[in-house]
Parts: sequence; structure tokens; C-alpha cells
Amino acid sequence: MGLSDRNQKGFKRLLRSFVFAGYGLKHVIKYEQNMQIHLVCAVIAPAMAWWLRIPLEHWLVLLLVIGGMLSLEIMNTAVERTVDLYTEEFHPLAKRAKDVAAAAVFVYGVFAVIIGLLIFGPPLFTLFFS
Ligand SMILES: Nc1ncnc2c1ncn2[C@@H]1O[C@H](COP(=O)(O)OP(=O)(O)OP(=O)(O)O)[C@@H](O)[C@H]1O
Repeated sequence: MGLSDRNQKGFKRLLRSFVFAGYGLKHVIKYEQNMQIHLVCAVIAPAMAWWLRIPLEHWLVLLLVIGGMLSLEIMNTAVERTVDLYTEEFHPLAKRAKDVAAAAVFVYGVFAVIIGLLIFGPPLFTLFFS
């Protein structure tokens, strides 16, 4: 399906958007090392949550943080590809755009780690030291 199908409506268009999102997801997983690292964490964290039997409200926060982290990494890749489309030569604004997008991932990552410590710290402490 090409760009001319943009005016399509209904279920077919919805299905089409899922298929394209799938292409995007496959690309990021295949080529972005950071995404692969995030995915490993996205498997380990729920496994730990299950093991430690954390409460439902902590599950909700955890899932929100994992979804946010993965989505932000995907958006970061979109920014990188868009910048590369504009120029593969060195350009200070290209650097600025990529570094700012990377900073967004970094800031979220720092808060994700803090939330992870707050969620997993107390039950781990109880498990090992009491
Ligand atoms: N066209 C460009 N002009 C100037 N600086 C750039 C350009 N492309 C990338 N950079 C900068 O070079 C550094 C490394 O970028 P590189 O392309 O290796 O990784 P990335 O595309 O930013 O991220 P990733 O490795 O996750 O794909 C970053 O500081 C980035 O901002």
C-alpha cells in the first residue's frame, strides 16, 4: 500500500496503521542496541515483580514506566532517522536534535531507576535482611 491510500477510512486503515507500527517496532528492536537493553529490563522487572509479589498499585506504576521507557526509545530512534534523512554530514543542529532526544530518554531512564529502587528496594530488603 502506498501514500495514495492515506485517504482510506475504517477498519482496513486501522489494520494498515498496526502493520506499519509493527514495521517500526521491528526496525527499532533489530537495529537499536539501547532498545534491546530496555527490552531485557522490560522482561526482568515484571519477573521480579511477580517473584516479590508486589501490590497492584506498584504493578500499575511499573507497567507505566516500562511502556514509557520503550515508547521514548522508539521516539528517539524516529528523531535520529529524521535527522539522518536531512543530513548525514556533520551539522551542529543535527547534533543538537539527536542529543536533546537522547537526553529525553536519559532523564526518563533516571526516574525509571529511582522508581524501580522504590518499588523493589523494600521487598528485597525484607527478603534478604529480615
Ligand atoms: N549529522 C550529524 N551531525 C552532527 N552530529 C551528529 C550527527 N549525527 C550524529 N551526531 C552526534 O554524534 C554522536 C553519536 O551519534 P551516533 O549517530 O553514533 O549515534 P546516535 O545516532 O545519536 O544514536 P544511536 O547510536 O543510539 O543510534 C551524538 O552526539 C550525535 O548527536
